[in-house]
Amino acid sequence: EISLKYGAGRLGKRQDADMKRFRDNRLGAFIHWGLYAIPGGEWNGEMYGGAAEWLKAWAKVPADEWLKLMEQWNPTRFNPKAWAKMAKKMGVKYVKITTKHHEGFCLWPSKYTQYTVAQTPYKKDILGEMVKAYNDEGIDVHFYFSVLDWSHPDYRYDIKSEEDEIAFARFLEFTDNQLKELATRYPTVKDFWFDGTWDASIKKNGWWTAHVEQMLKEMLPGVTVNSRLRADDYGKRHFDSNGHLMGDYESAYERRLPDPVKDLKVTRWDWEACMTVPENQWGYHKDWSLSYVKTPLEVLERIVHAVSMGGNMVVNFGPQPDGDFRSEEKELADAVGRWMSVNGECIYGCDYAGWDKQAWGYYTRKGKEVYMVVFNSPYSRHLVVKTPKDVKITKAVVLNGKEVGVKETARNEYNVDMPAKDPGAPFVIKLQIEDNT
Ligand SMILES: C#C[C@@H]1N[C@@H](C)[C@@H](O)[C@H]1O
Repeated sequence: EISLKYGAGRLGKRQDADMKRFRDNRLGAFIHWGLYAIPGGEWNGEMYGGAAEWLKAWAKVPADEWLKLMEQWNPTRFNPKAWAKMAKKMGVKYVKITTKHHEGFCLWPSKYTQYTVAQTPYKKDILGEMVKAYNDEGIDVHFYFSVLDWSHPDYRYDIKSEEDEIAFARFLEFTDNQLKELATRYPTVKDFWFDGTWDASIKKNGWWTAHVEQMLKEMLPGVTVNSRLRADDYGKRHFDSNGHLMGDYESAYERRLPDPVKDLKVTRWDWEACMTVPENQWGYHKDWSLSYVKTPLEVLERIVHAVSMGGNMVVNFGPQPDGDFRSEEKELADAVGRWMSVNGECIYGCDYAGWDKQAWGYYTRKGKEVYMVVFNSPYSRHLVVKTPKDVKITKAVVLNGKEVGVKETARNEYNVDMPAKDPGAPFVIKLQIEDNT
């Protein structure tokens, strides 16, 4: 291994109570809310199909013109308590909120920039209202923070001159100040999810990314930080030059998931995926007909897929400029919540089972209990299960249902019966096992 000053701060999974809580939570929601919600993908009468929170870039809008949107920021229908109840009903255990996206507009009244809610008709600390409402419902709050800041004159995409060096040093100090402000004003925050860290300017300042991780962990003991913040001495991101994960969990699975057979390496570390409901819309977009919109079942399968491989899943919501949610997102939260209310025990506190994936769906595991989450019912009416050596199945019961038959068909191979009446939706069978490994 090569010696690194700014590589991984720790080897192996964190096992402290705060990380266990992060891991056991498993299901989160993303809230992407900012000035970009106002135009909703349309600029000067032209509709752009790209991600709505990147409209400034697609329509080539200068920062000062874009930030004039602040004059329209007044979400009159924003009801933080209703937002928190919607999240609770969906069964999410945490919510990741965009404190500041690439546009540079802050949902909190930062004293380090003029581009904040305090300078809008809304005036109030909208981030603080959300943190309180979610925490009051027992939901953890995580902060999304974009290092990339299109509003700041000292941001640099690369460092090519002494002038760049001096300006970017000012920018990093500005960013430190905003992060300290967030950690001080909202001490119940449990995680910082950094984004906008792909530019050469950041990769050339791996020391700063290590400093940010250390600074936040000193200010908020137990707080978690995603791998996407981190660059090492040589600009390597997420995993350092010795292949060790930096930060507390891998955060590279954005709108994609590891393959359940070929990518089992991810089960060796903590990771969290995040996903959009349309193909690629995080912020509010007026027209969801421009791309495929996942059904609640397709969202649910991605949640189970992540947990079956030892990961968390964060489902994205892009609130409207008026502070309400579009109907598709309300229906999604309802549908996932209904399923989680019956089957949540196969998600919360569960992990990779270590059993061979089968066509009918996914395994999750909690200690001695193994769950079969069935998405595809076989014509044979039997669910094939192959157990590891020295593991036997002793019983199988449908969650919120009846026991089903289990027949050993060969060494470590079983046919588990389908429920007598087809549930007509993904269902869960809880296995009792004898594990003599
Ligand atoms: C690219 C990019 C960003 N990363 C996602 C989490 C969204 O914030 C998107 O704008």
